[in-house]
Amino acid sequence: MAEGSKLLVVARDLQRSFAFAGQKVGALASASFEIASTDRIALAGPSGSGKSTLLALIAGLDKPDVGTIAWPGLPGRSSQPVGLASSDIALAFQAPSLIPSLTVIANAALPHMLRGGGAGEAEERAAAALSLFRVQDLADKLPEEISGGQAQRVVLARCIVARPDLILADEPTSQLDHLNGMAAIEALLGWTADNKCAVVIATHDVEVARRLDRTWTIYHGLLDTVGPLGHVPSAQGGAERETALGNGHAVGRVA
Ligand SMILES: Nc1ncnc2c1ncn2[C@@H]1O[C@H](COP(=O)(O)OP(=O)(O)OP(=O)(O)O)[C@@H](O)[C@H]1O
Repeated sequence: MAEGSKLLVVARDLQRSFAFAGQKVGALASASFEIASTDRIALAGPSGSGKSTLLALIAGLDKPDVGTIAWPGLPGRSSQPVGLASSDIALAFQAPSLIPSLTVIANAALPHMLRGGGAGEAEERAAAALSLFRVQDLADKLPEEISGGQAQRVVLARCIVARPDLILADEPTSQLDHLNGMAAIEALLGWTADNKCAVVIATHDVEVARRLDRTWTIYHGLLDTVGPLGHVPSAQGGAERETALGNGHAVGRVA
């Protein structure tokens, strides 16, 4: 762990499966890891490999069937029951999550209001966050009036408004073109560095992964937190194999 950083999350031997159509679907077979306050982690793996499942467990929105997870550096999370979000973890999930009846700025302001902040300050913070992600001109629009990529940037703005200690983002720029996607990632990373906030980004994008400090790979529910980018453990426990970041594109090792 880097000097001056604190341990936010500790997980050991997490397993999670779901019942679907009378069958047991294994989503996460084995995951042990720690997240420190200075960490900037890419979570890479093919579609269906368990990335979203893992992020939901880290957020405390879901509970493992086996294994333990604790949030020693996140008192807000530790005091919340499983299934409820806490304001020290911010989430940008894949599915649309803006509240349809609220304007963009009201959506972005919400985390600060829920934390007990005043409306004026919440709006100020939201306006600054929307500017950071270059969507300030959309402030008075409703979610149905903006594009998917614009909505993703609003969600990232909403993530930073309550000044969390950890941001979990599930393919947060998947609906943006490459240039705008990278600009959003740069804005996010600049903010997390300035505000001592850890970040885990699930991504299929090699360029996004390269901008982070390390890459976790997940394949068939097996998490590898130490292998270099592009290597994932075999689901059968055999030799490691080269893989893509999830879309079938061969990738090089991150320097
Ligand atoms: N609620 C659920 N009920 C049944 N099966 C589920 C559920 N959630 C996830 N799964 C299954 O668990 C496995 C892992 O899913 P998960 O969404 O974590 O993968 P992912 O790596 O995030 O995929 P993607 O990159 O496509 O978003 C998949 O086989 C999926 O179908």
